[in-house]
Amino acid sequence: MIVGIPKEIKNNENRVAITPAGVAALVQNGHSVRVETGAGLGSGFTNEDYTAVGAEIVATAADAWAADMVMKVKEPLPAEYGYFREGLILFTYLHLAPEPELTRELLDKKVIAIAYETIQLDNGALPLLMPMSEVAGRMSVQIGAQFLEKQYGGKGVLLGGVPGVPKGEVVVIGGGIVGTNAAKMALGLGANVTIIDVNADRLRQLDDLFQGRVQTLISNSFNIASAVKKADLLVGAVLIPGARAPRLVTEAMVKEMTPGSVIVDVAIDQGGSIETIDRITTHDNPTYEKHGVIHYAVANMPGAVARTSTLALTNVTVPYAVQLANKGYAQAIRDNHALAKGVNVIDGKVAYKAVADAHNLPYASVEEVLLVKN
Ligand SMILES: NC(=O)C1=CN([C@@H]2O[C@H](COP(=O)(O)OP(=O)(O)OC[C@H]3O[C@@H](n4cnc5c(N)ncnc54)[C@H](O)[C@@H]3O)[C@@H](O)[C@H]2O)C=CC1
Ligand SMILES: CC(=O)C(=O)O
Repeated sequence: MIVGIPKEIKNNENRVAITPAGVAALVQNGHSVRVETGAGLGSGFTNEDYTAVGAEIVATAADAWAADMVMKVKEPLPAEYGYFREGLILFTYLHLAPEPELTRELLDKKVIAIAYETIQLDNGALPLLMPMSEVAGRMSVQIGAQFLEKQYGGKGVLLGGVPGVPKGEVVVIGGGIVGTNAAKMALGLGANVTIIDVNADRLRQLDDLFQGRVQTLISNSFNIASAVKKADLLVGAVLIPGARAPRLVTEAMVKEMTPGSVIVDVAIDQGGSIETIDRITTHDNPTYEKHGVIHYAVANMPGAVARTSTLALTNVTVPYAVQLANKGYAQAIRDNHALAKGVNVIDGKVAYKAVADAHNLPYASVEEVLLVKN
């Protein structure tokens, strides 16, 4: 199989979908890898690093997209839709629930679109989302701490406080991978930390993990309103896999926050969990202010720490890419239940229920689609 690796084109997206180690794994399995020139530079990999392990460097994005399978990091942008064609395997983050136009393009062109973020193990874990959630969770607190500084428009609060002065209040909504990593960083800085989750068992685990050093709260609008009101830094970290993020923090709640507080809505890639977040921001222009509160809504946070992120992401994506390349998508999906859950669009049908529901489109299970094809 020919595997294509285009250069990422999203604002400040410095990650790349494959490292030289990943190329070596595919080449050892008999596949060809075409890497767009310069695709790895943002993560510290030169063209020569790739050719040394058997990749072909191609001059244009079109050359990289003219492959049997394209591996990317971020969802395709409109400038890339023209490369879609029937039978192309697209393996990348997709986040289709808030993206009707992209969903329609993938359906119309009959792309086999496999989303990293919905590949799911039987225990519920999302192994291809997890490393980027670890990165973004950790970043959320360092970013929030920075924007709390006066020169960035913040209220001038040091999250750890100092002896004799109250600590900063960090409130995290969603106690999964992002939330846990945000809490670790916030505790490390010495802040007071509250984690809100809808899953009481998860709150028990967090209470054990942090040995009672975090305040856990069950998710309901009363608890969210009272926690948000006192937050210096609010981190949005909820997820219902594949679905649009639930809007848990209302505009009225944001109005109750003190001026100069900061919201980092990590869940923006699934549409955002805060009512006053009405746009996706970029690393170039990451914040805007509403009701005196700084809003940060960058959908590709890990792109800023690209070396770490590319290594962490490709550690987990490449083994699945090798399965897809070795067996072809149909057999790979039949053999691997977790991979099957990654299929969002196939043969012009939406094969992920939460995505179909988000767009009011009919749903067909991947098993049904593959059965018809046989
Ligand atoms: N902006 C960015 O650059 C990045 C964004 N993300 C996004 O961050 C979000 C969170 O990801 P993970 O932590 O990996 O997900 P996760 O599945 O590990 O955790 C989500 C948590 O949200 C909780 N939750 C669901 N509904 C809730 C509700 N109504 N109230 C309170 N909690 C609720 C779940 O019980 C779960 O514990 C996802 O949208 C993910 O795609 C991840 C990495 C980078
Ligand atoms: C998960 C995601 O959206 C990212 O890493 O950019």
